[in-house]
Amino acid sequence: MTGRQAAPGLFISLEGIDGAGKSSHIASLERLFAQAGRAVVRSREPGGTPLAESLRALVLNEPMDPLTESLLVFAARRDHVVQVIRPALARGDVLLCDRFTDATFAYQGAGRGFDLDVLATLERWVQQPDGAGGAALLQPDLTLWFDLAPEIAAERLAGARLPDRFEAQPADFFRRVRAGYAARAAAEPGRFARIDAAASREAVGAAVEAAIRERGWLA
Ligand SMILES: Nc1ncnc2c1ncn2[C@@H]1O[C@H](COP(=O)(O)OP(=O)(O)OP(=O)(O)O)[C@@H](O)[C@H]1O
Ligand SMILES: Cc1cn([C@H]2C[C@H](O)[C@@H](COP(=O)(O)O)O2)c(=O)[nH]c1=O
Repeated sequence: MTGRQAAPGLFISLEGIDGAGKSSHIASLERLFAQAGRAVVRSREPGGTPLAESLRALVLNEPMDPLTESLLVFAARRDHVVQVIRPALARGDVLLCDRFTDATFAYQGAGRGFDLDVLATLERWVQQPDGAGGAALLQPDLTLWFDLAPEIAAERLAGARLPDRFEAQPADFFRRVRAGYAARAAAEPGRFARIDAAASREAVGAAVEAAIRERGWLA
């Protein structure tokens, strides 16, 4: 055999409450990987396919109960996993995703108070290749958690755009969402890197880069 073996696909999700600063760093992450010679796919949830983007518009704007909301985000995710995420990882690409299933546990679970066991069942259905049957659950290789106090996030978002159904929630909702992320990070410390999102843009960017470099993914 000759030549280098192709790098395996890498799945990195960015998480945090609304306004924590995720989107501000996704482009520089893409540049870092591109400079290291990796093909990069950038995506987001809910969304990432035409069908999932249609569901996103409903979830962000139409009134609905927490079960409907959970079913719609997981329906969007299933299409995204099948059409975009698994093919990208199979090609060996780096998939950068603005939110994934931790957001469902944080927003629908901790924020709305929806049943975590039902979410875990939906997670198995959606993230196993053939639905709820045996094979490994698709999860990010790394989750960058942009951790920020809701009060600071609200200041950053103030006047920036018309708030959607989530952004319009009170500070208490975001306190619960933040606690939901903290619980997910505590349960899987190897997958999560907590980024202090209250720091300057430069310091946050450096922390994000360090989290990638220390895993040896830019070598
Ligand atoms: N470290 C920082 N210091 C100060 N302001 C910041 C910082 N990072 C981002 N911002 C500003 O905060 C606002 C929210 O940032 P951004 O859109 O990246 O957050 P987000 O996590 O993607 O939010 P959402 O999930 O609601 O889309 C933007 O106006 C951005 O310019
Ligand atoms: C994946 C996912 C997202 N949400 C919420 C979180 C945000 O308020 C919006 C997405 O907006 P963004 O500007 O792209 O961050 O959707 C959710 O409630 N549940 C989920 O699973």
